[in-house]
Amino acid sequence: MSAVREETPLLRCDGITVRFGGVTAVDDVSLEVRPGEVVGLVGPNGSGKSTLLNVVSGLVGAAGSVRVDGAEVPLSKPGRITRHGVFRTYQTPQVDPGLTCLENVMVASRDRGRRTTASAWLRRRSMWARDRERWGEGAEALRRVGLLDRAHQPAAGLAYGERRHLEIARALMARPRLLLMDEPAAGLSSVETERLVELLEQVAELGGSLLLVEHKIAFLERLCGRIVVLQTGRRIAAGTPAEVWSHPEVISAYLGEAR
Ligand SMILES: Nc1ncnc2c1ncn2[C@@H]1O[C@H](COP(=O)(O)OP(=O)(O)OP(=O)(O)O)[C@@H](O)[C@H]1O
Repeated sequence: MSAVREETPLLRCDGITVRFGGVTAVDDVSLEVRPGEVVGLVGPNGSGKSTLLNVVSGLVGAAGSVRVDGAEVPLSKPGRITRHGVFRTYQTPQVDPGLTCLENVMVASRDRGRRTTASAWLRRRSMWARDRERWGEGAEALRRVGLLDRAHQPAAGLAYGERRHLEIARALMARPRLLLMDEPAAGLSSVETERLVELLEQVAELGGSLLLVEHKIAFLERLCGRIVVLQTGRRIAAGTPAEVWSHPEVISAYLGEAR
């Protein structure tokens, strides 16, 4: 790999600004996530974290630019960034309660082959083999998150924490290069949070990068090599956990919140 390639961030946001009427939710924020990196995005309530994730995933329009591997991704195009292997989870786990756990995971299965009716007919044997392989991958993703024994049960029967784990199984199935997660540990018990840490470590070991919005600082410190801090839409600090927590503006932002 060349030196230039190593320096190209996987995700790069430059000068992102979002205004909702008179409120500047995100104010000229830049950040990057390098390949294999786990980055935390923190800040007091209303500091613009979710809005920034919404910009990256195309749900909210903004000024500025978003690039993946140096290529500009059009803003305000929901889902467009998934073509670059960037996936998103939400504060409330998004699973389809009417589908089984395995079906929920298979929704994320990407068949990268191009098909026409004629080519499908000619290649049907290899397609069946590929389909079997994909269902096997789905079962493996469920095994990783501890839900294999629930594979054929409707997701409606899962508890909140299990839905979060199912969502991660689906993300694993999509083989994300970068996973954007909005408060993944919110509402989880300490045991479920521990399981989540292990799962996200697996995502990172498989080569995936993570950008995590989270209020649980101990959770972030377990996973993140770097943390970016926002306050009232502005980026006020970035660095290792030790660097940001000793930063005067960060201390004052959090003390202000506690008062
Ligand atoms: N759709 C919207 N319309 C108007 N204002 C909005 C909208 N979405 C967010 N805001 C405002 O933008 C600011 C940033 O909100 P955002 O939800 O991004 O913050 P956050 O850091 O994710 O907060 P929290 O930690 O509480 O989830 C807040 O002042 C919020 O009220």
